[in-house]
Amino acid sequence: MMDTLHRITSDIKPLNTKVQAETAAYLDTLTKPPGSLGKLESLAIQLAGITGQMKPTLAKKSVVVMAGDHGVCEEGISAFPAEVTPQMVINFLNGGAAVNVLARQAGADVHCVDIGVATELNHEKLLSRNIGRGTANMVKGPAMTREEALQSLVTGAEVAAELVSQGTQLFVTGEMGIGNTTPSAAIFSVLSGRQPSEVVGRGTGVTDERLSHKIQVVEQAIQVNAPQAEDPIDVLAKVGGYEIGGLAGLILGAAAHGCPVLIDGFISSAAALVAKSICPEALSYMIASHVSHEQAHVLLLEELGLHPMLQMDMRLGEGTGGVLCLHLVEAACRIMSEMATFESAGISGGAV
Ligand SMILES: O=C(O)c1ccc[n+]([C@@H]2O[C@H](COP(=O)([O-])O)[C@@H](O)[C@H]2O)c1
Ligand SMILES: Cc1cc2nc[nH]c2cc1C
Repeated sequence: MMDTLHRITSDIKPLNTKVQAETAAYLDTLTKPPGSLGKLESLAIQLAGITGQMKPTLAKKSVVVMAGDHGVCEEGISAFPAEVTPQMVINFLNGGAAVNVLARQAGADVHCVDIGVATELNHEKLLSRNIGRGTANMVKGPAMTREEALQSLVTGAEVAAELVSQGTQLFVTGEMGIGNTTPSAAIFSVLSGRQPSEVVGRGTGVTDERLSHKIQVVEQAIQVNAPQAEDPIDVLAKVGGYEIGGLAGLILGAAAHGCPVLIDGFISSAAALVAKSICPEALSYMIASHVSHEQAHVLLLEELGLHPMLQMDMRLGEGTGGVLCLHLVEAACRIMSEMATFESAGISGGAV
């Protein structure tokens, strides 16, 4: 399993700096003051570096919603019961969730993966890749075995490869898992050295009282398991979750295939931090979409060194913030392929 992961990460190449430089120069020939399209310009340059094309099209976009359950829900750390995870999976498959609506609007496909849901689910559209029926309660011991954590990473990368073989050119990370802001905070705490009290937030909307309890749960999980910060797979296994590993693997797999990945909210960003810790080069393929309302998401993006495009006070997950940013990715591509140059439009260039 470790060999498979090494094979995936060894396929992640640095971005094409030659095409990036050509793109930056071309952007300055377009009919606008240099740099005036701000983050759309840096996005166009990043997309060029990733795809090796100055004018990529990125027509086929896939949102991958990884679903998993969490044993730590026994501790009362969410505002919702764990049964909502499988119920929402059915909702995704029937096209009724927020991410389905936003994906239809943006022309993206939604793929839902059961990577660790506690109940057995059968649906023709479900990608059934279940590794375990929910994680173990991390305050009592490791959430997953090291083998399961590795399996979640490899499974995510395999899903990316499958979708690339079906034509996907751009990925959006999405997840569903009642309780998953707790392991996400634990991962962030261990990998950044920040205190649990700084990185735990309200998730689906816990009360003040439950928030203090949630902080204690994260402290306890870290104390009981002693995850090793320099070993991201150990951290993922001990205080993570199946869908978080699946998303980290999806990100690595996308990068290995030269595809950009839009990172959604807090949980997706915790997965991105795991991916970056396993392979720092993977970061070049990540695009931060929005900063979610989850209190510590700002800090997590800072830790990643990513700058989000939107601040919409959203805290839903599912990939919703990432999907909204597909419109901006499309905008950056169209700027490159459709704008007139100073020369073609006969406009005087250069500052006076
Ligand atoms: O994306 C985010 O930033 C985000 C912030 C808070 C909650 N969520 C979603 O809500 C669920 C986790 O919240 P909780 O309170 O059960 O840990 C999970 O299904 C996530 O998709 C997502
Ligand atoms: C209804 C509901 C939908 C969600 N989607 C992602 N997380 C969620 C949590 C809940 C509770």
